[in-house]
Amino acid sequence: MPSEAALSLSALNAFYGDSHILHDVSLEVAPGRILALLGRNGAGKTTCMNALAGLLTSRTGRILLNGRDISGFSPEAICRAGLALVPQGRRIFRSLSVEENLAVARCPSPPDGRVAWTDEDIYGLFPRLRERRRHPAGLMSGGEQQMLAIGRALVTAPRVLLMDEPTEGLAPQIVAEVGGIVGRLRAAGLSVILVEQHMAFALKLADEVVVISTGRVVDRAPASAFQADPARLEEHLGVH
Ligand SMILES: Nc1ncnc2c1ncn2[C@@H]1O[C@H](COP(=O)(O)OP(=O)(O)OP(=O)(O)O)[C@@H](O)[C@H]1O
Repeated sequence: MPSEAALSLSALNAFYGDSHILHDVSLEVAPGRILALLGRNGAGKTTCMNALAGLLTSRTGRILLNGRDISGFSPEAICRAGLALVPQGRRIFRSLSVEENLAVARCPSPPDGRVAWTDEDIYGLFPRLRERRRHPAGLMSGGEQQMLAIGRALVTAPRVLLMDEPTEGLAPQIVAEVGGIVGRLRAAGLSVILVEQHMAFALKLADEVVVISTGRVVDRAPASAFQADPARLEEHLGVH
C-alpha cells in the first residue's frame, strides 16, 4: 500500500449513549482501491460509516483524508473535504426531482483542485437518470433511486466514497449494474469503502477486506485471500 492512504482511520471508538459499539477500529484505503467492510448484522458497519461521515459525534479516534486530519469536522466539512457517504436506505429527497436532488447536494467550487461531476457526467454514468430527471425521485424504482444516491454523492466531488449496502433490495441485474459502476469509479481514481451483505459481490469488487465482529476488527486481508479460502469468512460471518 502506498505510504499516503486516501483515507486512514485509527483507533475509532464509537458509542450510542452508554453502549460502546466500536472498539479501536482501524483501517485504511489506498487511492483508487476498494475496501470491503464485512460483518454480520449488528457488527457495527453502519456505525463505522456514520462515524467517518461525521454523523455520529460520540466517537474518538483519528481520521486522515489524504493526510489531512478531519477527525473533528462537521458532516458538511467532511463532505467538502472530499469524503462522501452513499447512505444505507439511499435517503434521497423523495418529493424532489432527480435534478433537484443533484442541485441540492452539489459542491459548487470544490477545493484542492478537485473536479466536480456535472449533471451531464452523472447522466453519462446513469442514462436512466437523464430520462427521469424531472420525475419525483420517490416514484422511481429502487435501482434508479440507488443510482441517484450515488450521483448525489459524486456531485460533491469526492476523493473517497463510503457506500453502505448499495445493493440492498435490488434485483440481480441491477446489482450487477451497480457493480459495474463501482468498478468505473475506481478506474476514475476514486477510493471506495463498501459495506455489503452480498459476499460474492463484495469479494469480486474489492481489493482489500476488513471483517468486523461485535465492533472489533477480527480479520483483514486482500480479497483474493478470502476468495481462495471461503472458510475464512464463514468463521466470522456464518456465510455459505
Ligand atoms: N441509534 C442507535 N442507538 C443505539 N444502538 C444502536 C443504534 N444504531 C445501531 N445500534 C446498535 O449498534 C450495533 C451496531 O449496529 P450497526 O447498524 O452499525 O451494525 P451493522 O453492522 O451496520 O448491521 P446491519 O447489517 O444490520 O446494518 C448494533 O448492536 C445495533 O443494535
